[in-house]
Amino acid sequence: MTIESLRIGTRGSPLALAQTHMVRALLAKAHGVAEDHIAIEIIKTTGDMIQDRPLSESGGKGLFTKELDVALIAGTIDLAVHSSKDLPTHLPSEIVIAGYLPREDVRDAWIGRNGATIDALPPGAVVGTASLRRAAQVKRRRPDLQTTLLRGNVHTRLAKVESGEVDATLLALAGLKRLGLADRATALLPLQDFPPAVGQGAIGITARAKDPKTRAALAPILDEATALALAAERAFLAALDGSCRTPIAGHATVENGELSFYGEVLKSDGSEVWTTRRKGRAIDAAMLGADAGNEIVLKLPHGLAGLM
Ligand SMILES: NCc1[nH]cc(CCC(=O)O)c1CC(=O)O
Repeated sequence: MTIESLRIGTRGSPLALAQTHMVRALLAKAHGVAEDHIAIEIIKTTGDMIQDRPLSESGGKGLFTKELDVALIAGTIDLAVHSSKDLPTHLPSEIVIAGYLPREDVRDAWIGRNGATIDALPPGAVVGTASLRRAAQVKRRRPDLQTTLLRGNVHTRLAKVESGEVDATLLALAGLKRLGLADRATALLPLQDFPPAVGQGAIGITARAKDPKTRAALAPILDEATALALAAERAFLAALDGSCRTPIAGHATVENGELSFYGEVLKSDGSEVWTTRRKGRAIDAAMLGADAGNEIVLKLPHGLAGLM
């Protein structure tokens, strides 16, 4: 295999394509080849086709990844680029997360109509989001606001704020930046009140487990600190059963071999929150995250089922 025979698989959304072009540019630079010598294969996923209901109600796991997994296993692509946030807790045994690009800013951006902040919105104002976590975090700060389902890609969601369909929305700053839309954020939400989804801001790359050549080709563009942070966050999510029907936030940072983790689970209406923190050696990332998740499971009055 030469680097020029690598085929990258991706979803076709503008964000997915922007992220895939970042990966391709980094690979081309690391290996000294022209970008257009690395092929990009666009693959439609089930998640791209469901637009009218929350994905949390659409049953299956890996709605944004299944078709890419199939193409990887079949060998029509060699790697796939994902928002880590959309990667399910469990992957098919033939596939691994080869690693992550260095992480972007993990914060949520607030997009308020005419610049209104969350504190300035009048009671009853409508915040649109498809994320149970964001809806619960908004309700926790402002129980008097309404939340409504808002799906579609980033451009669609921004347009719905502009047209007045909703008064505000929240989007990952990372996604806005990659689309050149960071100036559409009217505020950045503080991490203390709006800790991010597990994996937010990190671009993950999957590959076949038994494809050492592709994994070696990827090695120079991957970031170890991000991989350790994500190991903690994903272990936290797995301990909580990885449910996307539960509002969950988890965020780890790694500095000088030390990992700090914060996680929370909320009631959907924001009326209760269970939190946990860990600090420890980064090499123990997965254990720290799992331990934090198990602590929350034990704290929940009726277990995980009680939250749904
Ligand atoms: N579920 C959609 C999704 N998946 C990843 C991102 C943002 C990019 C990232 O977190 O790296 C988004 C959009 C959003 O939440 O605003």
